[in-house]
Amino acid sequence: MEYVIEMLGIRKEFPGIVANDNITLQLRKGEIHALLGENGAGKSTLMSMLFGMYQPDKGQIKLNGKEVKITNPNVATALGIGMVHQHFKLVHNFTTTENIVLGIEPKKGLTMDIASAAKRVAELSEKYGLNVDPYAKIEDITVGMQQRVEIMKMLYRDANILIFDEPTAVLTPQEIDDLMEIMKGLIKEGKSIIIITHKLKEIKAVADRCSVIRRGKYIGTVDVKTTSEAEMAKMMVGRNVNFKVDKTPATPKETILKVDNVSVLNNKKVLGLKNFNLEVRAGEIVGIAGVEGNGQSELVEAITGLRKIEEGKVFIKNKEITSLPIRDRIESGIAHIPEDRQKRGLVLDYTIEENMILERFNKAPFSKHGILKFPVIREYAQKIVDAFDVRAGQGASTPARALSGGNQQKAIIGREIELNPELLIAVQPTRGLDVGSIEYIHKRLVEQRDKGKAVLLVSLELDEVLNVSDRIAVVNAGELIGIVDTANTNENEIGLMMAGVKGDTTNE
Ligand SMILES: Nc1ncnc2c1ncn2[C@@H]1O[C@H](COP(=O)(O)OP(=O)(O)OP(=O)(O)O)[C@@H](O)[C@H]1O
Repeated sequence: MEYVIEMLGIRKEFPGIVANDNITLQLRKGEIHALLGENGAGKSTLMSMLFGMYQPDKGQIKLNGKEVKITNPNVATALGIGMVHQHFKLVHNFTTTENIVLGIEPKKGLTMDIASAAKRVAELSEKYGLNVDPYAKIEDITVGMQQRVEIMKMLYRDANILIFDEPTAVLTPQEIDDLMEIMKGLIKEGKSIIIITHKLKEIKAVADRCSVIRRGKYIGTVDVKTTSEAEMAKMMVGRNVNFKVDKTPATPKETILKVDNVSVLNNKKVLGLKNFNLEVRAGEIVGIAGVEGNGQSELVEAITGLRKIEEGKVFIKNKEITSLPIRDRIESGIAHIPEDRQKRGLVLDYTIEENMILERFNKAPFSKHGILKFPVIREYAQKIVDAFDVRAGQGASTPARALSGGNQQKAIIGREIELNPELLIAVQPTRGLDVGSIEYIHKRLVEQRDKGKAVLLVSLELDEVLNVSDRIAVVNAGELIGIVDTANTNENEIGLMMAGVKGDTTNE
């Protein structure tokens, strides 16, 4: 039998949109199969049907050649299908083992036999090189390790078909390399894998074949070895994609943001940012490069008002904002594309319209004498939806929750840029976006710069920082290691600085 899974002629409709229209996906035993498509193309929907969370309106799913009806996730689990979701489903004050066995706890008499469960977890961890500590609490382990707990949940239930929904979006570069190795190990043990990812480099690194869908339709399946990244990108978006950012040299003007000797405490109540100095001028993009957790979040939170400043001062256009509340900082001209789009970016139960005016609903032109002016709000939101290509079944009146992850991100970016800020802080702005959307967002950041705005870009993707920024500030352990002109540096130098080696700071 060649295929372990076949999804044939699958159709799924949501209000106002056909999310999957006659889609085919065939998974060979022992392969890593990438599923590629633009934001909102229908990838998660397709996988949700394979995992029994939705039912197809039409089409057939076959497991080892036999048709199956996967009516809910328990059925999927019983059939040996497991899924690691984009947002993990772990109980934070439970141990790894307690999470792994949740719902199928082994019993000794009437009590839970956690020791035998922990033993099995340790065995599986050893076998697949996962390194999971059976007794560690979820809240004490890294995101990468939490993901391994999710993988372990599948293995503990003897899953043979493993679905990964954008697994690398939340990982550091090192964790990504480790995950790739883990996946290869899983294949060696006879598992078959479907991976959703927007990163063509990753597809090239691990996948055997790649199926592409565009706007809910099946485009084709290719052999990864013999297909270039550019070819896959073209299949996905239907046009050639420019991976390099076109921009002229910056012509910076007056200083917009000044961070002067700022120190803040991190969540562990130790200094997360130490005597930090940074200036971002009108008409330039300054990128912050660093390994995750080296002070980037603390810096952004100190500027936006989400974290108290212990020492030092922050200025916007010479006006001190060190102790101003968040709302006043927005008034001073700061816009912020936050790291976590679901927690800080959007209210998921609100429509796109409501989300687009979150910070300004009580102001003209959106309200008058305390009454909201819906036609004005609708028109404003629709303008952002159109300009930023936010794909939503019911236009601007779609609830944010019904948007695909990438489209949620595009909506936030649109909202913040539309504020026409003096300083735009973009934290991981293209996380989870397809290559076509990344190209577009990068263009918009450069456009802001060319309009004379100051842009602060924080990204864990070194390629992105190098591609988009005019100057790069490198952080390590909460300290500024140095600032370099992008034109005079390279990946190696930045890499060394990220590891704490002081670089050339003459152009600071
Ligand atoms: N529960 C739902 N209700 C209404 N519309 C939905 C629902 N789930 C998905 N959609 C819509 O179906 C389309 C496909 O969404 P899906 O999440 O499958 O895309 P995706 O390819 O996974 O995108 P991304 O890469 O951005 O995560 C989108 O237009 C989305 O808005």
